[in-house]
Amino acid sequence: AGERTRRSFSSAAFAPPIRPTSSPVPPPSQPSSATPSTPPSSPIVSSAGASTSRRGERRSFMSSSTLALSPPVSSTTTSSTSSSSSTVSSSGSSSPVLEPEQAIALSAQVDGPISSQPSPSSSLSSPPAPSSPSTASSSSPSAPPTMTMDPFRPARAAVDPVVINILVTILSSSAASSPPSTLADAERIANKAIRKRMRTDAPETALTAEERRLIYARVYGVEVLRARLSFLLEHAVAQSSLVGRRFGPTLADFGLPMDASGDPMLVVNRAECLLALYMLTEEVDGEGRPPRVDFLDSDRLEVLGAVSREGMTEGEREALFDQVDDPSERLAARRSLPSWLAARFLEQLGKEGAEALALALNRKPPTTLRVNTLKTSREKVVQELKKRGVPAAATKYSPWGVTVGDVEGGFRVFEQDMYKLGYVDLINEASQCVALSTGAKPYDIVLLYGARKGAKALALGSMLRGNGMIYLWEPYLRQHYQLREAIRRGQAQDLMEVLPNVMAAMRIKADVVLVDALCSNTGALSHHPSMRWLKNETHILETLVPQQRSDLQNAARAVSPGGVLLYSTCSLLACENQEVVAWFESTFSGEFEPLPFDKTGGPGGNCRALLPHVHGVDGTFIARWRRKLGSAGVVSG
Ligand SMILES: C[S@@+](CC[C@H](N)C(=O)[O-])C[C@H]1O[C@@H](n2cnc3c(N)ncnc32)[C@H](O)[C@@H]1O
Repeated sequence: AGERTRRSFSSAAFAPPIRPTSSPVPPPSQPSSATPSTPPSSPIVSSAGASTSRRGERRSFMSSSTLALSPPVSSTTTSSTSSSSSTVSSSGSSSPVLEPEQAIALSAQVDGPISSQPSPSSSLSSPPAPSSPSTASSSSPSAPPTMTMDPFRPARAAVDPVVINILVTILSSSAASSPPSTLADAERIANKAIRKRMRTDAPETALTAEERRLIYARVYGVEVLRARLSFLLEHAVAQSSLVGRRFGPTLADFGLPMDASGDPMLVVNRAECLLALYMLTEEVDGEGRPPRVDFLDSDRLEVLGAVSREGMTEGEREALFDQVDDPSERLAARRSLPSWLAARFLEQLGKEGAEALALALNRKPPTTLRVNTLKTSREKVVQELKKRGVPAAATKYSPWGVTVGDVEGGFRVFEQDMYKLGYVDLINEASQCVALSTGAKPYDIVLLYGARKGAKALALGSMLRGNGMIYLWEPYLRQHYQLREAIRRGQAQDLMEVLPNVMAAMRIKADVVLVDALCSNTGALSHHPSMRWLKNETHILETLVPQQRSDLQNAARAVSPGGVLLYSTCSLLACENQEVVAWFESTFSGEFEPLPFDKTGGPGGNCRALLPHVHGVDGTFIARWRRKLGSAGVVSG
């Protein structure tokens, strides 16, 4: 396990002038042979685009947001992976990881039929229609935009100020110890600025696709590697005789100290230094040299040069981290994690496992689609994407999944006709596995506790094949708009109902209850470059864990005798996973018994962990139980 063959999506046609110092890590691409061919049966609706709603939800809400594929992080730290076959909790218990065959076995009974309904605008449905070139326009790689070259401001010069501006926004928010939402807001603002600039009609100011790719790569890279780069920066400044000679005590000119919140200039300095160090340690140009850094004065360049690729070898740079005595602080600096998280990874996985996990969390994940097998097949989606010039490959564990590779200008999922018509949905592979592990089947009554925007709801919907009922509970009302929109897009109005309050959820009597818990998201850190700096251990222990227990207890009331209860998180922390399971089992063993994932059973056999460094997917935990027949009703008492 662990060592896996990966196919590179990068193509010479899209080769960037600046490339990472190690090969980008494309998504796992081993095609699964797991998709069973099942005989056709009735799809949820009779034809794409036509839906009837008994609840009058047929309003046309089209999302205007776009999701652009960002390039993989340009990191020298992404070159190796190691494996571990289990995740060990702080209490010493181990949770077996999900093997491919097990995921496939879980899913074998639920893969949907291939619809015979043709679609007006796509070759995805059966029987296959000739491909329609007109549908390819939004995603096919276009010729590079013709740009009027301004001799005083060549294209590349436009990139660094934009990156520095974005980093300043992000760094100022975090330096001001603002609540998490503010930092997320900063990134949203930055994204909006990029989009606005891209869409401008003035060709001389519009960003090219290549510039945009570079901006995303650099913002992502600096944010993810912020602690590593800060360590190198502080080392370079501390060792420099020039700093002492020229700058005396004004180390702040280098963006130090770390919490330089008060002075906006210090934040700009810090952003510039971090970006320069990122470029000088993590990127090389076409000839294998670090790119030019145009935005720093020669003194600062000289200081940073000492720790750059030209100033020292990779081994010498790594040796700097070896000098940190405390193992958690060493891992935190080397792999750019908050110290508390590094300490927990070390405690749970040991040195090698924690190192491999941290490396995996520093890689930009692929965009993953779920194919709606009620309407088409995965093979057809892969073919259609390739026809449009979009690299695509089947996922390894989920029989529904397709990973989408890098494409010039980004792959805008929400603008694709195959997305708008409900042939594909955006949901990561591990979340697809969570839905599969419910074993939900036609005519089941299902409760999804924590529905958010409905991605797992739609996956469960395809497992029910249009028959049965899925009740959705989502406490955050602001998510309900997108939840209803997902239901509309999935043409599942007759299959799903959004519940008005938690009491209504607790009154349901369901065959399957999935608690998709609000959690630390530590398994999905790679999706959001700033997320690791927002996490707060005290908040996890004092707020999230008690909430997870009470959500599990509330949801358990809704399980019918003989029914299945599942608890899932996208956390890598034992306190949110194995320890919640231990609490539940010790409290409610009279009513619920573990439901193992394989026949061997045994302790922990009802728990599965998907791990980024082992499976190449988001970290995800799943536990499941069956409600005993004729149980006394303690949980519901
Ligand atoms: C992991 S997300 C769910 C993802 C969703 N199932 C999907 O497929 O996209 C967890 C969800 O649980 C909800 N949630 C559940 N219990 C909650 C609680 N007690 N407080 C706040 N949010 C809660 C959150 O609003 C959030 O939408």
